[in-house]
Amino acid sequence: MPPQFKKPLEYDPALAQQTLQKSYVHSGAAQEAKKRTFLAELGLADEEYELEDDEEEEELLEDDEEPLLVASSSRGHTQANGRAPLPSYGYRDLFGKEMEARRRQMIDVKGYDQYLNDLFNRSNEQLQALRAEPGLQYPGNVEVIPELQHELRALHEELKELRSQQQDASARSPDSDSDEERASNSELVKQVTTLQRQLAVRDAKLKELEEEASRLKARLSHSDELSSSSAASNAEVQALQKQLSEMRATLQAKDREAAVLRTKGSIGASAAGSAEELALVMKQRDEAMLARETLQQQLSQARSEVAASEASFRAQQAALASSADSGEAIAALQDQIRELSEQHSRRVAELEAELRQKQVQIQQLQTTKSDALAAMKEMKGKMATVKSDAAAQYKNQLQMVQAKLDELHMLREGVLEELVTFQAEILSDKVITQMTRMARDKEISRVRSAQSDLRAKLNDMESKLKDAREEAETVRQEAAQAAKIRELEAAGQIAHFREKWRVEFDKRRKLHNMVLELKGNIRVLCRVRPLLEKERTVANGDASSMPVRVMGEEALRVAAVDNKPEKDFDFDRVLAPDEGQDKLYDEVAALVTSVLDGFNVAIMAYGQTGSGKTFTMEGPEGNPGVNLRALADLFKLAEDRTGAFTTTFSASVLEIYNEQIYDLLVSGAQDGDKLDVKQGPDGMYVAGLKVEEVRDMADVTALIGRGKSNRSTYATNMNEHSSRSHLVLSVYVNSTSKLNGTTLRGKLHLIDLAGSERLSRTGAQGDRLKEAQAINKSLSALGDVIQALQQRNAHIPYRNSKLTRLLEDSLGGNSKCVMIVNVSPAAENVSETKCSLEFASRARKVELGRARANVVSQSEGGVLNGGSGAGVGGSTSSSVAASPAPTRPASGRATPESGISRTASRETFTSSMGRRTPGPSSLGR
Ligand SMILES: Nc1ncnc2c1ncn2[C@@H]1O[C@H](COP(=O)(O)OP(=O)(O)OP(=O)(O)O)[C@@H](O)[C@H]1O
Repeated sequence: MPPQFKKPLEYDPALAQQTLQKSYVHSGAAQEAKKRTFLAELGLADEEYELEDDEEEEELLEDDEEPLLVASSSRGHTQANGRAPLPSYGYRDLFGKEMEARRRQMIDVKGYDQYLNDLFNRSNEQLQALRAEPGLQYPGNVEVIPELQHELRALHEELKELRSQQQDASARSPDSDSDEERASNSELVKQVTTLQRQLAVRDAKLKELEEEASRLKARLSHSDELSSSSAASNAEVQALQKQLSEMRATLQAKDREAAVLRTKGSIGASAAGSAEELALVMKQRDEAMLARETLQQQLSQARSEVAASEASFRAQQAALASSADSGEAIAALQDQIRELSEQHSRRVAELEAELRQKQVQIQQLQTTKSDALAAMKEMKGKMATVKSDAAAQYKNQLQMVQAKLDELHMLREGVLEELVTFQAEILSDKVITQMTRMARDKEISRVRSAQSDLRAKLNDMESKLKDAREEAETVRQEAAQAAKIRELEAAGQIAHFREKWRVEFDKRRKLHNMVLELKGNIRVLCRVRPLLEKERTVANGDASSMPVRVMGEEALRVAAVDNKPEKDFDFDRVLAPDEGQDKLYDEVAALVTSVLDGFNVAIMAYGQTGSGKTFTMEGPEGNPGVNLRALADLFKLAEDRTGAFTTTFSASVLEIYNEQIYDLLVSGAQDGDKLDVKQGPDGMYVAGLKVEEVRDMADVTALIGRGKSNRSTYATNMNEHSSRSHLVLSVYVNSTSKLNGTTLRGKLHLIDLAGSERLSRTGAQGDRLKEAQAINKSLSALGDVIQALQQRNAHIPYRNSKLTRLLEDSLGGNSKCVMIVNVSPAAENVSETKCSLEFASRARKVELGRARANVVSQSEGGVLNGGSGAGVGGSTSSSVAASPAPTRPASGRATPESGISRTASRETFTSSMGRRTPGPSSLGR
């Protein structure tokens, strides 16, 4: 395979060497023969070539240029530098056999001229490529240039051959006679001429190449110069570095000095007062200042040196830049220069950094110096202070001593003067008297002035006091006014709230009464009497510790008793001790007046002995109880409705004692004439009981008075008697409508029951116990009836006692019943109080059913509504018809037989008549 020239740009010296070796090996005699044949074909002599070849080679070599390859006699080459000899080679040796054949072909095709031109161009390209070879950047590879020179020489040889051919041709032409020869000669001449022209062009180009090579050489040498100049720069930099390090050392030394100075400064400060040390410190400070200035000078010098070095380096760089006008070699050199420049810049930067560091150090040194100066200043200040203090102290002491001396002098003088005066005064009584007078006058004037001062003060104080009094008065008045306003406001608010509460309470009460009315409950009122005088003990005195306490209008609380806890009770109304008769009556008024509308009403006072039953029903003189108030109310109402009704009233008074009924309107002994309760057509009545008509309160008062009087005549012990008997005042009311003649028959039992205390408490035994049991049989029976009613038993034991039998038409069916339970607030009665309250609570639960009025129709003459009659002494309805009720019995006992009856005739009646109706609306107050 022939050597490849496809990539001539990648010049590899090793490969070239190899190729040359190979070429040399194969260039044997055959090749030489071929060459000679070829040259012969061209008409060039071999010997001539050989000779001229050597000559030309020598000519081409420059005087100062040592050839790298030297031809030897044995056609081998020896290296001028003494290395192993290389084989000799020529231009033709570079190409193989095939190449030669190709060359020939090319010459045939292109013509020799064109071929040479192409060859030259290619060589030129190769040369250019070689210039761009990276290897050329390294001075060691400059050897390539001689190779190129060698190739050029080869081309030169070829030219020479051509010339000689031309000469030969011209030499031969005169001898040729034939036309063919002449033609061929002229052709040859043309060719030669062309070749000569081409050769001239080639010569010029060769020259250019040579110049280029020499320029390259020059640049290479310049590059060497630059490197040497860079080395010089480096040396400069090193020198600078050295200077800098020296400077650093100096700075460090100065640092150390400064530290020493500092230390000394502190020592100096501590040993304030030593002027020598201060001077020393000052000197050192000056030295330090001097050193600092020197250092600064050195530094600035170093800085200017570095700047100069930089400037020179930059100038060199610029020179380099200006000289580098062509080629990659220059670029390489520029790179090298750039590198150097960068190194320089780095170094300069480092030096600058060091400089900055030094500046910082200097600054620190300056700070330290200023600190030292400040410390010194402080020290000076302290010294001055100490000095001035000492001076002041000394001065003070001096002054004090002087003052003491002066004082002593004065004392001495005074004593002397006094002695003289004294002596003189002793001698003169007159003087003494005068002195005394003067002293007295002085004292008097002093006292006077004090007196006037005191007076002025007193006046001042009095005026102040007056002001204060006035002010206090104003404040007091204002406070009183404010208090009054507050009081009024509070009172107004309280009144307002009370009123509000009252309205709400009344509303609620009304509703409650309506409910009770509908259910027909026994209404229970509780009344707590006040403490009696005899009961007012320490135990009972404290209101908060009272065993019975009213907790509201409907509740009271009883303290724990008999191992039972305290208990709260609720009633339809609870009346506190301070609530009077009017309040109590208000609670029952509506029921009382419903009697006018034909209802049966029973109001009974229940409670232990002394609890206030009689007080409640009868009341003391001037403070009437329910009885009189009820009758007065009834009379008044009857009078109010006289336009519509003709109303008649009759009354009876009886007593049940020991299960015997006594008519208290009948005087004298009644043992043999015992009365009994019976049931008539108009209800229960006491047969033979005297019923008297009452027209006004005077009649009533007289009747009640009579009853009382009769009672006291047969009761041996009135107090005891009254406690063990039930007193019943019954009022019978007939209201006949003037419109239609219907009669409304109402009956009102006002009962003061016997004492409810338990027998065990009375301590009665034997006959007394029997008697007590009999006496209280009615109350037990009342309890049983209430219990039966409460439990809604089918059988209600009314017949068990006279009382219950009498109240049969008031405790059941259609009637209205009010129980007033009276209780004592005293601690000793608390047990009985609790019993009474429990009894009343049970009674409160009894529902009697809705009450109905007793209405007697005029035409029928019987009761239309309600099953109970209205006459105590009345008969059955038939007997009523047969024997009309005594509207106003004269005297004596009322018996059916006697014809005393409340109903005169059967009348029709509508309950809607009258001022107060028995409906719920009449229940409210
Ligand atoms: N609400 C009251 N306000 C003032 N005093 C009262 C009140 N209740 C009772 N008293 C007084 O208490 C005492 C006993 O009252 P009262 O005689 O009415 O009791 P009593 O239960 O009727 O006793 P007895 O069963 O023995 O007839 C009397 O002196 C009476 O004046």
